[in-house]
Amino acid sequence: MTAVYFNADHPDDRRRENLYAGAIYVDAANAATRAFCAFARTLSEEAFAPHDPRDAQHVLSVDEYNAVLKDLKPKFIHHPDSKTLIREVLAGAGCDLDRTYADVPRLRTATSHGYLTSGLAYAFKPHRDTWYSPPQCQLNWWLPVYEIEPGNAMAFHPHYWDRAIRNSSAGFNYQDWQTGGRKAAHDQGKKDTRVQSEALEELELEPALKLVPEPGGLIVFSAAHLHSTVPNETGRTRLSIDFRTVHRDDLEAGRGAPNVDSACGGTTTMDYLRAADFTHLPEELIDRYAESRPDWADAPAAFA
Ligand SMILES: O=C(O)CCC(=O)C(=O)O
Ligand SMILES: [Fe+2]
Repeated sequence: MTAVYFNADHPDDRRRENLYAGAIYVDAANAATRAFCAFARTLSEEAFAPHDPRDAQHVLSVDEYNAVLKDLKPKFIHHPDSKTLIREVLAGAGCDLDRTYADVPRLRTATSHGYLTSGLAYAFKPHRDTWYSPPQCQLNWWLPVYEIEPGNAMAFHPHYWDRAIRNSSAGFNYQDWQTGGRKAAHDQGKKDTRVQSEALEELELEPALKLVPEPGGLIVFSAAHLHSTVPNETGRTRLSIDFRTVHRDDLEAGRGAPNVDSACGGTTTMDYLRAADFTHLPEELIDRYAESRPDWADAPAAFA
């Protein structure tokens, strides 16, 4: 059973506890999330000008479109305002800024009718983010930049919350992935042979839960939830922001969602920055997750 809480005024401790049990939180837009969307709109509209970012796919060639994304995406991710906008969103959601750490935000462009389904506009197949080396307490925050509809939203497949899926996460290591990626980029023309985490069995994707918040409305969910990009046939590109958080108390205590099937190596813990001052987690804590993988120690051998 998956509980979906709307505009719940829960203290963060209670919210995280519910999220680790599979609940999903949906919040109305507020001043902070609207500011974040306005920022994403400004950058996107500048980048695609004179076209509307939602319709540019109908006028630009795939190469032209990719050239725009190649600049726009890193600009959004690494813009100094992005970090402070995340801080405001977390403050607005009642998070303790001294104990909450966030990674950099992504700007997703889910194009329509398979215009772009790989590379910079990857349509995410059903996955758990926990197949990609985060701690089990990672939470995902997701907000649409413009209006969306079920046909260009994100889908949850909550019946897999406590159901193991045969997957290739045992071959995935975040550190190797990063090193391998840099190497592939360096050795131009060389094929990228990195192992991607994915399901190795056919999945039952229905019933799927498609949440449709207003622009700037927030969806918060555990990284352990199976979710996917809805194949977009609406005729318009969906733009959305997502970022991830961890709470230091939960990292220290080893709390988080149950691990039903992830067996990946490495850790993403060095990527999160404290919302209050953008400092990293203590090295000792990062090492603990890099070396001992406490959350994954009992990952089912069947998935190795
Ligand atoms: O935006 C999407 O369709 C997928 C996003 C996603 O996988 C995530 O935020 O973890
Ligand atoms: Fe994801």
